[in-house]
Amino acid sequence: MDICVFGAGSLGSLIGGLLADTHEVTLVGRDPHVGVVDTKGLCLSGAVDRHVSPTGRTAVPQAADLGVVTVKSFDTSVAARELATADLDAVLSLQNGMGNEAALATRLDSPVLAGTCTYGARLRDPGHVECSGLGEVVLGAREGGESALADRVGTAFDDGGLATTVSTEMPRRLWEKLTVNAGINAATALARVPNGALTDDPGASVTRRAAREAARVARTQGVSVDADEAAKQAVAVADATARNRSSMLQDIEAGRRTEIAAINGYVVEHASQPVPVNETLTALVRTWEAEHGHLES
Ligand SMILES: NC(=O)C1=CN([C@@H]2O[C@H](COP(=O)(O)OP(=O)(O)OC[C@H]3O[C@@H](n4cnc5c(N)ncnc54)[C@H](OP(=O)(O)O)[C@@H]3O)[C@@H](O)[C@H]2O)C=CC1
Ligand SMILES: CC(C)(CO)C(=O)C(=O)O
Repeated sequence: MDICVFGAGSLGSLIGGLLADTHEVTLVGRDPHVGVVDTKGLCLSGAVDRHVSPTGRTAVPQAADLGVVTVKSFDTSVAARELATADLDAVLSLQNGMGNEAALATRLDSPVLAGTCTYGARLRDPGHVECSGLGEVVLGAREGGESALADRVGTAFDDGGLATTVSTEMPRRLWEKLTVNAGINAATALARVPNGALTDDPGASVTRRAAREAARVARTQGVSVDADEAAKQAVAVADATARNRSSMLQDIEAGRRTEIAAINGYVVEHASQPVPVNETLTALVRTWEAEHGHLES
């Protein structure tokens, strides 16, 4: 399969690198990273030890069988505009946050698959990405149901050695991931703590309440997510990733714009009843962003 990974930073470079021994992979990202990849190859380290040779470019190729989108959620619309110039048989988002697939589908003619990813990745140097944890990819039709296309992409990912599950219930899967991120990311970012700090009160109380609120909003959107189960799952993931610094904590520590709008902000935007914990977390992260020049958020 000819695969174009669009947004080859941390996660995109890891996923593209893992697939590069089995498929024709092009990483579209920024120099110097993609330039080094193109000339010297890509080194995978951490939980995976491998050197692979995908193509590296700064612009989308003319055509590919599959476009995999791994830009941050706030770059999805721009990514869609660039991907629209390519002839793609299918597009798959592996991004966190909600709304990415819809943003892609409204701008692209290609069918858009939804996906979640729990592999951990960190770009260490140009040409070098660290796998900070093995996980799995779950993918499927973005509105749920059976999909021959999803089956084909799932088989290609399986063949490439990625732990992959094809799901007929992607709306629920995406919301379940959102309830976890709503419970963990902003709280760890604001408190400057690793995920494990949220396994006991007082932190766990914030995590549970934010996840419950997100689950209730999911139900108003017609997606059946149990609030109590979501609360338990968010704390369980915080425990399972106790040593992780969440992606939002990493963004804040690096002074980067965060994905708050697609996580807690999305919960607030789609709530028909007050969601005070998500409102507070969103406002505080946005306060930090405003102080650090990310006013566009
Ligand atoms: N890292 C991880 O372990 C995981 C990440 N995720 C999710 O995956 C997504 C990506 O995360 P992550 O890989 O960490 O983020 P990164 O910022 O490391 O990677 C995104 C890359 O895309 C580049 N990019 C953005 N727009 C363009 C463009 N138009 N053309 C070329 N390159 C572009 C960015 O460059 P620039 O910054 O210069 O714009 C950046 O290098 C997020 O939604 C994240 O939440 C999910 C699971 C795990
Ligand atoms: C699950 C969690 C919170 C793991 O750190 C994550 O997805 C993230 O950091 O964005």
